[in-house]
Amino acid sequence: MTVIQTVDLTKRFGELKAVDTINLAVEKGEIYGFLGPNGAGKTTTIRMLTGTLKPTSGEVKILGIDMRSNEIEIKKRIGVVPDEPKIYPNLKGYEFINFIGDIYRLDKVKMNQRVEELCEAFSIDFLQKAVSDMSHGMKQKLYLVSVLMRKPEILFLDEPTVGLDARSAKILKMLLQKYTSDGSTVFMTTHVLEIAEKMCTRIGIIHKGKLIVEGTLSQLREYVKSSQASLEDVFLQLTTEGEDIASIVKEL
Ligand SMILES: Nc1ncnc2c1ncn2[C@@H]1O[C@H](COP(=O)(O)OP(=O)(O)OP(=O)(O)O)[C@@H](O)[C@H]1O
Repeated sequence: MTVIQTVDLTKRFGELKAVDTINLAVEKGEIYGFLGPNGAGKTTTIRMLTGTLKPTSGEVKILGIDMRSNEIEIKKRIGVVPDEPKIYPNLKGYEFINFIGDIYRLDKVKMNQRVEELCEAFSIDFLQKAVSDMSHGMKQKLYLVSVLMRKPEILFLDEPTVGLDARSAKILKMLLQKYTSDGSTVFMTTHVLEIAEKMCTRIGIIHKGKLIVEGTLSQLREYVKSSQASLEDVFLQLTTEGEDIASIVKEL
């Protein structure tokens, strides 16, 4: 079942085509890695897939539902972790969790049990703190809990491991794998190519707004005609247009 689908998805900002006629089809249970250099159009794409930004043209269907016809239904069933989560600074951690639980009308008993499990996994012992007194990593973890506790059918993550310590990043990776084996789907961006290489069932590379290649790692290797290439090799070959990085570094 295709759970994320776009048809000729395009976003213009003035003269700039930040996302240029992208066609995606992500199947249920996949961990899809969306990679690309800075400014390639990853966040803009995620924002259109999750209903926070209107496309200039093209279609978005999530869980078979057209974004234009039923955005609210989609938003209820997905979870989004942006690259810089915004949380009301005056709330305490547990107040934020309860606030989200109320919005989504979660069963309190089940929610508390799930929050407890997640807090244990991520070593969260700071729910009594005000958000304004939390570190970047703490806020990131708090936000993750508030999304994961809802068990959304699709999870969109923009740079999920930035700000997490090594242990939390490892737990998140394992949790996402468990989560998809239970039938959920993950769509994530990352600049950490080792993470994408290890975790993702398929990878799409976006460059200057265009999806330039898509597939499993071995399909990407075939594409660049190099059976031993790492994802980093493939990525750099496709996005640096023959630039010699070693000589750039030498000249610095
Ligand atoms: N609201 C906006 N108004 C104008 N231009 C924008 C806006 N949002 C993004 N852009 C531009 O669109 C392009 C794509 O940006 P986007 O944030 O999607 O890139 P990205 O792939 O997520 O990059 P990064 O890896 O650096 O986070 C960039 O050139 C950016 O400057």
